[in-house]
Amino acid sequence: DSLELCFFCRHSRLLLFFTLWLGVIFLAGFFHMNHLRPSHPQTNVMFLKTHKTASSTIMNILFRFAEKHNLTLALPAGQNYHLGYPHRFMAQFVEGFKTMGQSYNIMCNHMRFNLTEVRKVMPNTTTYFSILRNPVSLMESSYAYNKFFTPAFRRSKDVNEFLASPWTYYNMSEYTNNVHARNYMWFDFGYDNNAMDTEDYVQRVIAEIEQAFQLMLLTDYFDESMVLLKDTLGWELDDVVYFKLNSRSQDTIESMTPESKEKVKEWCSLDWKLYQHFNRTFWRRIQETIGLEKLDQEVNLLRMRQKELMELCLLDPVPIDKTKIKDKKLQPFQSGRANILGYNLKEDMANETLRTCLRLITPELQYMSYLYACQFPEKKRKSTAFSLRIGA
Ligand SMILES: Nc1ncnc2c1ncn2[C@@H]1O[C@H](COP(=O)(O)OS(=O)(=O)O)[C@@H](OP(=O)(O)O)[C@H]1O
Repeated sequence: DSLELCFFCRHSRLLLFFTLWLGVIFLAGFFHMNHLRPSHPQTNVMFLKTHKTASSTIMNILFRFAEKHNLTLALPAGQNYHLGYPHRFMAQFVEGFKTMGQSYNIMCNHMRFNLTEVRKVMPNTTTYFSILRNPVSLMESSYAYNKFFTPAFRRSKDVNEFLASPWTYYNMSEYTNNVHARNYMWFDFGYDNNAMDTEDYVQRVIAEIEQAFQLMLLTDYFDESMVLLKDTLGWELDDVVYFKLNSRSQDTIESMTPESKEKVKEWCSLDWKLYQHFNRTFWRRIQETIGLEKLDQEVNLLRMRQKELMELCLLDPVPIDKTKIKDKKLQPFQSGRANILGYNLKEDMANETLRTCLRLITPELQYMSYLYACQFPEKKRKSTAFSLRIGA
């Protein structure tokens, strides 16, 4: 009998251990899946708007979210359209900073990042994120957009000629006028885009950026980025649905030779290393959080919702040339050789649909000017060529 009892004891103990072990695995899985997703939608957000990285599309997402939740934006003061770029950001570049202090919710205009000063404006609970693009396609985009502004670009015939011998056209003494031509992202993050590329320096900068930013998105995987953003901020799918803004007509996209593509990795080696690092961490994060299978499902849901909205809102199924935009107030800002595309809305939409659709296609300058007027009705409106009425 006592032998039987002992046998039972040993097995019941085993059973107990087994049950506990299963419980631990279950809880670990549960916390793993919910690792990133906060229980409430985050409303304090700082987005470093890097150049030519699809950042205007993200800005539109943030503007719509700000309106939906009646949030306060840290907008550029006075008639400015950016937060002091290319100077390093200072808190006083934000409209109302002296009286409003840290009571802003969203900051997303172009700036050259400066964490100490940003912290004076944004609450301590703020989530910081930004976006990086493959430096090869970024260079081509920047060349077209800044062709007549950047001295290094002005002096060369096209992007291939420039990259064949960049030092012929690039003059270090023209410093900030040339930032669009070399390590553009490195500069936007607040660092010296002409710095010597040494292992120690690069690792130190990457560690600093990693410390300041909780999330780094990739232009090249934009929809995957939107899923990760939604999860990190605890937002809804509809909050990150978008129409592509600031895209170019096919005829203003230059084809780069294989040599040019390779050259960018050397000429912009700081950006190349930055991009490579955050490309690795992006996919690691996906694996550690939602996983590839769920990511695919959510990307599909996002694309389906985007298609649905495009059919509801747009006259044409693709972005169109500026000359074809019927409402001139909805023309995007044009620059350099780039022919920046826009949209026409369908006619006779119901009021609520019109409100939604109009916001999705409103170019950044017009949208910002509108929000500035809403937030500071007593101040002089920002003088965009087109002042838009997209109000209630
Ligand atoms: N959703 C999405 N996915 C991928 N790429 C996208 C997306 N939205 C915009 N874009 C491309 O981003 C480029 C414009 O970037 P920005 O809006 O950051 O430009 S700007 O610095 O504010 O002028 C511009 O790139 P280029 O067309 O190569 O110039 C846009 O086409």
